[in-house]
Amino acid sequence: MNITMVGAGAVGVYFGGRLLENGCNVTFLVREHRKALIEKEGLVIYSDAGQYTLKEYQVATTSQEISDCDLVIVAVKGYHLQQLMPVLQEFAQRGVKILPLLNGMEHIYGLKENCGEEAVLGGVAYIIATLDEKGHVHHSGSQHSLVVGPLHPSQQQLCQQLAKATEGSKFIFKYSEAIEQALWHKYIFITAFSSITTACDAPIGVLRHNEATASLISNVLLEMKQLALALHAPIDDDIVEKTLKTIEALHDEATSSMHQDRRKGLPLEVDHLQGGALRLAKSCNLPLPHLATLYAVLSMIAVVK
Ligand SMILES: NC(=O)C1=CN([C@@H]2O[C@H](COP(=O)(O)OP(=O)(O)OC[C@H]3O[C@@H](n4cnc5c(N)ncnc54)[C@H](OP(=O)(O)O)[C@@H]3O)[C@@H](O)[C@H]2O)C=CC1
Ligand SMILES: CC(C)(CO)C(=O)C(=O)O
Repeated sequence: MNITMVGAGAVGVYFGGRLLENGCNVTFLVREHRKALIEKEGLVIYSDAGQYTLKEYQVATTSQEISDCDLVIVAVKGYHLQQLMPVLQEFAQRGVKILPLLNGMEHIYGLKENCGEEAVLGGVAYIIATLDEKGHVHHSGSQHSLVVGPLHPSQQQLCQQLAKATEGSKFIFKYSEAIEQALWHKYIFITAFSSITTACDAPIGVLRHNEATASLISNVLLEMKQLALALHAPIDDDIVEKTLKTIEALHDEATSSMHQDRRKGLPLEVDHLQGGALRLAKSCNLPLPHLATLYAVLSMIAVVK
């Protein structure tokens, strides 16, 4: 299978690397400075699931360099997606389907609007990974799965082709007929988890044991559930309770990648995740007061360094 991975960051190199290791042809579509670093340092995955030095991959800086492509996987941060829209539209016009692995939901509607209803598949990445200064990926913990499924009936065959191409791979691939639900469930979790850890600059342990912050987590989860219901998303009735159990099971020092980005002084996906939820809520006249307050704090953290 010929796969174009847009973005050679933590998620892109990890899953692109594992697909390559399993026999797929992978082309990384990157910007010039990333191409230069790849040429200097190569691409390596450090992981308890197996270290791997990527071999025989292609690197492109324009879509015109890529002729054979069965699937485009998008692994950039939310704040970089808009500038990639013309490139993704061009792939979609060639009949290539797009699989975004970004956290969030608003971009799914945006991609469908720009690339076509039939062009956009659903995918959720469950992993904790980060890049080092050489552009090599470090995978922490044991979780490394990708759940993919059709958001339109015409995509079933391609999803099954991808499932076949991942058979025997080191990471866990799951084909899901309920991918919209998986996307929403992750979005509900990540919005609450990233908001509270980043705004308070604290890992989850202290936050869930403090009455005020624990109540804030529950309130954001409840608001995200209301948003999903207002948009007729197919979520579980007990999603808030289930997500609280997930949060309860995390170790005390666990934190979100947004909080890690705050600690490193990197840009934050606040407008994409929290801002996206508030815009979707506005479109259905739904107030989300706890999330709106956290968004105000986070958007200041994102700009005041
Ligand atoms: N890391 C994780 O553990 C997880 C992340 N996610 C989600 O996955 C998404 C990606 O995250 P992550 O991999 O961590 O992010 P990274 O910042 O590690 O990687 C994003 C990459 O996108 C590249 N990029 C940006 N713009 C372009 C462009 N125009 N063309 C080509 N490449 C581009 C950047 O390259 P450069 O700026 O160098 O050009 C960067 O290497 C996010 O939405 C995140 O929330 C989901 C689950 C877990
Ligand atoms: C919680 C985690 C690492 C789960 O995959 C995540 O997606 C994030 O923090 O952005």
